[in-house]
Amino acid sequence: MSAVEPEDCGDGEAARAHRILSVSNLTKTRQQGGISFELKVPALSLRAGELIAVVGESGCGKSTLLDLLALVSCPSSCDGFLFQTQGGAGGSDIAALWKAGRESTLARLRRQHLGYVLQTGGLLPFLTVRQNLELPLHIQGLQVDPIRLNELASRIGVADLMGKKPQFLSGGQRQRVAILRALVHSPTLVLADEPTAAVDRTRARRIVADFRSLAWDGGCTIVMVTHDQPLVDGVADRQFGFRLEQVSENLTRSICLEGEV
Ligand SMILES: Nc1ncnc2c1ncn2[C@@H]1O[C@H](COP(=O)(O)OP(=O)(O)OP(=O)(O)O)[C@@H](O)[C@H]1O
Repeated sequence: MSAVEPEDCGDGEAARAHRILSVSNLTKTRQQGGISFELKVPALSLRAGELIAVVGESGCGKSTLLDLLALVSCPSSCDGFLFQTQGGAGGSDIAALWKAGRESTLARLRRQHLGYVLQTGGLLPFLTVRQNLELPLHIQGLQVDPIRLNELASRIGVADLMGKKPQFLSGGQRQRVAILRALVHSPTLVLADEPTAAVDRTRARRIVADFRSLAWDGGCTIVMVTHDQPLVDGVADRQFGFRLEQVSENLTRSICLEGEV
C-alpha cells in the first residue's frame, strides 16, 4: 500500500482548475555536428494539481521539453508561453522575458516557483536528510516549520531517516527524500526527470503514487518524464508523447502531442 493517502479535496477543487502554464506553437532547434533536432510543441497547458506524464523513447526530446518548462532553455520561437504562479496576480510572459534577456527574473521564477527531482536524487552527500530538506527554504530566506516538515516526512515514509546522510539510505529512500525536497517550498510546478529510474518496479509505483498524492494535496503540478508508460498508466491525469519525423537526412523533427503515446 502507498504510504500517502489522498486527503479530502474540499475547497482545493477550484484552485486545481487554475491554469498555471500554457504554451502555443513553440519550436526549439538544437544542432550538433551539422545534424539538427527540432522539437515542436503545438499546444500544452498545465493546471494546478495535475500529474502530467511525458513519455517517449530515448532521443525524442523529453529532456529538451523539460528544460523549456524549467525556464532554463530559451525557445527558438513561440506564439505564447505564459506562467501563472499559484495565488499570483497576473502571469509571467516567459516568451517576452527570454526575448528581453531578463535572466534574473527567470532565475527568480525558477527559485521560487519550481522544484526538481533528478534521476539519481541529487541530494547533497555532506548534509543530513533534514538539512537537505531545509535547504530550499534557507535559499529563499523562508522559515523552516519543523512540524510541517516532520508531517510531510512521515507521509512519504522518511521521518525516521532525518538524521542520516544520503549514503546510508536505499535508492528508494533517497528518491523519496528528493521528491520531498522538491515540494517543501510549496512550488507551483515540479519537474521530475525519470524520478524512479534507480528503483525496482514495485517501489517505483508506490513512489509515483505518493508523489502524486502529496502534490495533489498541495495543489502543485508535476510534470514527470519517463520512458516507462505502464508506470504512469492510471496514475497520470494526462500523458504527452512525441511523433517523430525524419524531415531530411540532417533534420529530425519531434512533435509533442497530448495522447501521442
Ligand atoms: N546540447 C545539445 N546540442 C545539440 N543537440 C542536442 C543537445 N542535447 C540533445 N540534443 C539532441 O536533441 C535530441 C533530443 O534530446 P533529449 O535529450 O531531449 O532526448 P530525450 O528524449 O530526453 O532522451 P533520453 O531519454 O535519452 O534522455 C537528440 O537527438 C539529441 O541528440
